[in-house]
Amino acid sequence: MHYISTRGGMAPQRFSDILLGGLAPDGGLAIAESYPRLDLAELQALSQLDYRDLAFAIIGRFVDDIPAADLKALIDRTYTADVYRHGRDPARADQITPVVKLEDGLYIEELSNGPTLAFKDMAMQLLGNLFEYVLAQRGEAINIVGATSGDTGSAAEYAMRGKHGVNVFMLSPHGKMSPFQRAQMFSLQDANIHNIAVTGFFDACQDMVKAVNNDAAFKARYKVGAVNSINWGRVVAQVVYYFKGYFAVAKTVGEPVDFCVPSGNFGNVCAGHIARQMGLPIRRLIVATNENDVLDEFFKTGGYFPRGLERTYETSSPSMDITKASNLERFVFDLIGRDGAKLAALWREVDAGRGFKLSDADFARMHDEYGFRSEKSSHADRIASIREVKARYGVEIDPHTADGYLAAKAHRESGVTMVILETALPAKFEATMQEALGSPPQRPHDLAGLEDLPQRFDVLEADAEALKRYVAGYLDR
Ligand SMILES: Cc1ncc(COP(=O)(O)O)c(C=O)c1O
Ligand SMILES: N[C@@H](CCOP(=O)(O)O)C(=O)O
Repeated sequence: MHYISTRGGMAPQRFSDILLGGLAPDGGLAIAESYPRLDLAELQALSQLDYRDLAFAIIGRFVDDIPAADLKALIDRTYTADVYRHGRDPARADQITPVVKLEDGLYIEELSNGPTLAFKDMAMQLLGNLFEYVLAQRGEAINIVGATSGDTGSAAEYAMRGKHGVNVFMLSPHGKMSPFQRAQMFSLQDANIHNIAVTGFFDACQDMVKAVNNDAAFKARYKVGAVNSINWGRVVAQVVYYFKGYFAVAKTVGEPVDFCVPSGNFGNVCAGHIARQMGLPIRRLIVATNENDVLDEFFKTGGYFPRGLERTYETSSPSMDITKASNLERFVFDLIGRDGAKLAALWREVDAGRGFKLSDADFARMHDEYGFRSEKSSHADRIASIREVKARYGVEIDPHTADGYLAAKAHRESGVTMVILETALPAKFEATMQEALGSPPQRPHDLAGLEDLPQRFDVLEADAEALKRYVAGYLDR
């Protein structure tokens, strides 16, 4: 399996190279040269596997430069009941992503049972182990420069803390994460973890990360790598749980199932798109947004117009406060026939602060051929959804999953099973849960008093040159 760039300017590379490489040298995103296709008999065989074997069967199709036995060992070490132990039913922890039935035909797939209580742990724990393995094989080190709106940061830091040959420089929007998210990251005292609070939103942080990656000399000198869903390794690990969720709810392998995905940077639902391209019988992929509804606008009008600072809002599903969705680039690459030059032209418009509108034919194909739909939520919707799910089903969901619930309700069709992906646990968003339900959410015992721990972080302006000075200043010491 080889990987190319969405913008057409990268010689084909192997998995381990793009794992360490982050952004492609032409500013695009690495993507598989083609998607492996599974037939019904293969799907039926996969439906019998546990999470670890399924992950090996799926990820193994994308990774052919790590010996199979080593890849299997890394996957087996990652997906254990001990790592993913924070779910509603501890007896089902070994399922890794258990599903909860709300009612006939409506399910939640738990993806947030890992160490930092968000779906990011699903891929990030594996990424940490893959980095360690590949770096040791090559005798190299890596300096990760990442951006977070609240969950990628902690997931990456928990996965990389103390890892030999790895430094993490993580940018987050100053003052905009929940107190729990902030404490999860800023309380880490490991020498290889560096938290940088940026004055701005997540989009500014991600732009800084991309600017650093686009400086080839800096990137080479300081061995810069990525943990955001820029990194293909993140996305491919997320493909697995679509298969697992599908097999858990489908009465027969082959029947169509819809997935509803709380979305921001488009990494999660991009993984669903890839699972669908591989032949998993997903009928619709429903993209749920909050008030930062640039993706909802895209799927309803075909116009992709990322917003500036003045039209980005601080919401009660803060991890989705994103208006420039990095991974949309991978989907649009597929949609427009994998034409790198055409994609590069579209993204020149995006990078210039303008945007683009799809042709009528591509807009129609996005719905008819690729099955995308979308919906957006407000704060009031979110609160109402949290209350409704608790009252009707006795289940507590976090504000992001609540955005998914509203979108799922809007697009549900009788006779088709719907799976809502749970992207975080309520414990991370205490104030909103308190407002909705009148009591604070439960939190795991090992995270009691998290906000009282001493915190360590630096503040930077949203300026890529300042970030380069910061990183170089530390690494050149
Ligand atoms: C809790 C939560 N929900 C949803 C999202 C959106 O996921 P994606 O960026 O993959 O679209 C994020 C962050 O990205 C998140 O942290
Ligand atoms: N919501 C994310 C934003 C970054 O997304 P990623 O999947 O590209 O890492 C976060 O919590 O940081």
